[in-house]
Amino acid sequence: MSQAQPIVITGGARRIGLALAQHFVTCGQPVIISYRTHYPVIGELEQAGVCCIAADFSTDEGVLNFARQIREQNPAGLRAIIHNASQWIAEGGASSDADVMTAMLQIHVRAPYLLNQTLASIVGSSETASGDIVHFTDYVVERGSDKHIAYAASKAALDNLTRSFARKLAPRIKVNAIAPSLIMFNPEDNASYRQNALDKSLMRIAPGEQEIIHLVDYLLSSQYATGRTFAVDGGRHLR
Ligand SMILES: NC(=O)C1=CN([C@@H]2O[C@H](COP(=O)(O)OP(=O)(O)OC[C@H]3O[C@@H](n4cnc5c(N)ncnc54)[C@H](OP(=O)(O)O)[C@@H]3O)[C@@H](O)[C@H]2O)C=CC1
Ligand SMILES: Nc1nc2c(c(=O)[nH]1)N=C([C@H](O)[C@@H](O)CO)CN2
Repeated sequence: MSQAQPIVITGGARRIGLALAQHFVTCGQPVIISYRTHYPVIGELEQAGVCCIAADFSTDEGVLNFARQIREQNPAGLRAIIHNASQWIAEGGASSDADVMTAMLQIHVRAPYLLNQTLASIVGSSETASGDIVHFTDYVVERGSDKHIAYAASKAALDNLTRSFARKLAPRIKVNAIAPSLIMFNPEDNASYRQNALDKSLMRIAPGEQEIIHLVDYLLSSQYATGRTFAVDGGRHLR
């Protein structure tokens, strides 16, 4: 029996990307992840058969080098690409506004764009809906953000790439976006931040990675959904 085509998850060594990688491994689905920081979990993933490729997408060279390795190591092609890699940088920190915008456009626009352009030809097969690309955007694409201006704008560009690539790659490949609001906190989030964030949605929870896993499974099982953004935001738009 021919080996199933692997799913590529960018930024797959922590939090949502890691949960997705572990989920697919449990399902017997081959997985390739990119990682930037070599967390201890990388060893466990490799033991479980995950192909872990070091890649820093902060330069086009890093992006294209990752794509080259993917093409060289996977002549039979890919089942899907999940563009999870991201940085959530606010204005007013150590970096200048110009550097924040550059970094946000690099990781959320240039990296997905270049990876899709260089890898789409090996995603899926000749069959309709045999391949998938998933972009992780954000609820703030709808509303903007006064604290993460460049981040929101870059995710809005990624949202638009969803429709462009859906038009270009149909019917062989479906291209969709997932637009989360609060899914999981960061360790440094204090109690007042956490309560304030919970109060922004109708559901008032941080649902965790499983919420995203369920939706990714649906998108990959669909024969029809493409060019759409799927909100996972607890009804935040109705608050
Ligand atoms: N968590 C949440 O509540 C929400 C998440 N989202 C979106 O969901 C996705 C996953 O979120 P989450 O798991 O919290 O993301 P994290 O910010 O925790 O992790 C993102 C991953 O991307 C990697 N990464 C960042 N910059 C680069 C780079 N330049 N090159 C290569 N890899 C890089 C990180 O590597 P490293 O660990 O080495 O830095 C990390 O593994 C993201 O796209 C995010 O924007 C949207 C709304 C809410
Ligand atoms: N790359 C990341 N993007 C985002 C994160 C994160 O931790 N990493 N977190 C959020 C927040 O949860 C926000 O949705 C609610 O405060 C947004 N994006």
